Amino acid sequence: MNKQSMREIDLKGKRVFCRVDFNVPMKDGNVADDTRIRAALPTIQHLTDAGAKVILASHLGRPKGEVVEELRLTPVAEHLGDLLGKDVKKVDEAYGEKAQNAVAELEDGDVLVLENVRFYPGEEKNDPELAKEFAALADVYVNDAFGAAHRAHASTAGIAQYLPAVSGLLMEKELDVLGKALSNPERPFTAIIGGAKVKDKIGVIDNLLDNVDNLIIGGGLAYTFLKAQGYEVGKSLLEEDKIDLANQFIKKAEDKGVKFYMPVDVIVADDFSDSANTKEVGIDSIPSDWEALDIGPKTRELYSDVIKDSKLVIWNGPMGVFELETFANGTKAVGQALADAEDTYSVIGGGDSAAAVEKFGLADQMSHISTGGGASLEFMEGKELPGVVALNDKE
Ligand SMILES: Nc1ncnc2c1ncn2[C@@H]1O[C@H](COP(=O)(O)OP(=O)(O)OP(=O)(O)O)[C@@H](O)[C@H]1O
Ligand SMILES: O=C(O)[C@H](O)COP(=O)(O)O
Repeated sequence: MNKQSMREIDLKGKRVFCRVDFNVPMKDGNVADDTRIRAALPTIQHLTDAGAKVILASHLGRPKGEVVEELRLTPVAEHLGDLLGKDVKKVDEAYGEKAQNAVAELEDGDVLVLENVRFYPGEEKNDPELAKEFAALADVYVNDAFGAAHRAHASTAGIAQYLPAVSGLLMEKELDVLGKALSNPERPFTAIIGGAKVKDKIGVIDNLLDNVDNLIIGGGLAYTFLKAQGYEVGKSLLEEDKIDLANQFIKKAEDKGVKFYMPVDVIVADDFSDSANTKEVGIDSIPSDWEALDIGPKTRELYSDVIKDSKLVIWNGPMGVFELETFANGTKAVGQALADAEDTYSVIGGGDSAAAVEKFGLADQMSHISTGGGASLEFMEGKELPGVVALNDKE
């Protein structure tokens, strides 16, 4: 990476404003999934070991510039304290006098969590005044919030103008893994794209077709591709206005010599529910009043074989409606194939696919699970991430 890392600078006694992505699922006022918090621990530990005064900033949810009591970072700070095994301080502001005082009380190696930065309207507007206020708390800016790096906000980008700005360890690792995958992939390189909508994945599919050897399509978006190939898809998810585009992608794959895999059989249901009547059918036999909610057994086998023979696999988006047990088998099979493939480096592109491997107990067996949903998608689309662009270049 051509950006300066926090490993390259002296941190002893420095006040470090470290942007993390602690936007974690909450339930009944507690942290429901702490994956993102645990992913930031190496950075926090490195900072405390180096004798920095650690000031952590994050957003939680989308409070839209207002204080929302349920979105305070207090429970997150408590949870972090448990994980670190040390006292973590929390202040109910993210800048101004209260925050200044809390920072002034920090000893070297102490950790302070600021309030949710999205309680302030200036955050999402990338207001320079707010960015200056954040910067006034610290000597150094570390961005470790890969998950929010696609946002040009005051705490992810603006602040970098006013302080020496370097990347955190998680940010570095994410960029390194995803960057290597896209620029210098081990081959055969396979991308698996699923999820609900073609429109959300256009940029990713387009960019990946320039790089991969195999492209596997699953999930709700598969039916627009199948329709483009002349199949009737019944009541399955279909984006009529993307049928031409789907055909263009299939053509691009042909031109580039990329093997393009679509489902050969599917699980259809007469209702979008776990108790629906279901059938396994070939893709030429989808009944007109049923919808396909998962890939079928032959497709599971086909996709698993492609995975087994790949050296690198990037996976974004589930193969079916994995939240419902009845339609989880396709997603489970892909996860299991990745877990079983010993010589395959598996990169899970955040969001729902990360939630799925976690749910199926396969997370430990993946090579890298990105903490970024939207951020990893934008990265895979080949877009520049504002939170990365803002950091100081390597000298
Ligand atoms: N055949 C299908 N019909 C309808 N919905 C589907 C189908 N297959 C998958 N889905 C749904 O797609 C949703 C996930 O797709 P979405 O595009 O929102 O996110 P994603 O692809 O996981 O992206 P990210 O990983 O970046 O969050 C899941 O909720 C899943 O139930
Ligand atoms: O959960 C995420 O993808 C990041 O934390 C960014 O959150 P946002 O989509 O609300 O900006």
